[in-house]
Amino acid sequence: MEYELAITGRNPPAKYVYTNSINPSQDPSIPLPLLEIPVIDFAHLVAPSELERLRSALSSYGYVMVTNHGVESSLMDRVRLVFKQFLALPMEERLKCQKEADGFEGFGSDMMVTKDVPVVHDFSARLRLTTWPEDKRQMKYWPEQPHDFREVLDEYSSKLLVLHDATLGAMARSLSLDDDDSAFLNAVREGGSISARFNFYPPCPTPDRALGLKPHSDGTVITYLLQDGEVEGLQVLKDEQWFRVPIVPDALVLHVGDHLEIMSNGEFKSPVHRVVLNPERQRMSVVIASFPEEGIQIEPLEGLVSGEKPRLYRQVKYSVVDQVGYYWSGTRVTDDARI
Ligand SMILES: O=C(O)CCC(=O)C(=O)O
Ligand SMILES: [Fe+2]
Repeated sequence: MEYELAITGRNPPAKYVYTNSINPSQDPSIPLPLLEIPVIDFAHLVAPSELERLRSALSSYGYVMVTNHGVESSLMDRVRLVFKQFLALPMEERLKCQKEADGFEGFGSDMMVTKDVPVVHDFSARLRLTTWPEDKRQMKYWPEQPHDFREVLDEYSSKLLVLHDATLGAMARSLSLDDDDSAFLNAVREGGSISARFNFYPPCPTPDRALGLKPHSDGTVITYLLQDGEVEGLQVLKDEQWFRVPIVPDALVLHVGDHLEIMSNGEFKSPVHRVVLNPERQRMSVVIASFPEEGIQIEPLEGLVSGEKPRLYRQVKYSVVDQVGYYWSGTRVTDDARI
């Protein structure tokens, strides 16, 4: 695969290269500021004050660091380890999980949908796997090596499923949705799915001319990010300025997805973020994200629309292919849906 060339320290091929520096207004010798990211203690989310902190963070920025989330740090380490071991396998072993050109699952670069528009590609590769519901798993893409990969992912994703449902409940409570904790859950649960994205970013000798992931918001409901324990790279846009997201090894970064922004009638914001590359070191991250059912209509929950809070978004049909299109063209479903 092409990105493997980069591991040898070569410059990325032309299709990955931005002609302008990715930070034109920024002196590259001055590092970007570190983000002060609100920390939410999940064990205390029953307390009204912690719920209010959650609501306030998601309304202003759309992301929080979650601690006490119920996933042991040893399991998080094992998730990072099995992916590192997978990446270190001989190419022919990794190719067994290779994504088909027009498919979504498996290992490789993302599917391309806007063939006519010249776009710069992301200098990264991903292993995408649907983890829930179990009958949607496509086991042929699940690595058989390392031998415990499947077991570790299964364990991690079931823990995240519990956290996901609890988070949607807490989010509904934080908006006083008529004391109905399951309002968000009911809107997406049936037919919805959860998938894992194992992201790999090679080192890049010209980090001001290539990106691991271009600026985007997530076309998800909720995204949980397990970051690399050592190498930074994630940045978020806040008040039109890029900030570095700090590494907190045992915490998970939670992002509001575009569909949750729509369902919350804009109460929660889906943040724009990107991944920059490191000149010497490779980086990885593991994302667990939830998605609505293909074809369902997403719209603001009734309980969040009122005389004082008019409806901000029209109904939009969820489609994976549309989401990929938004990503490549640098647009967002939230902009399309805005009234
Ligand atoms: O690698 C990261 O830290 C972020 C990954 C990300 O934004 C994504 O997978 O959508
Ligand atoms: Fe993302």
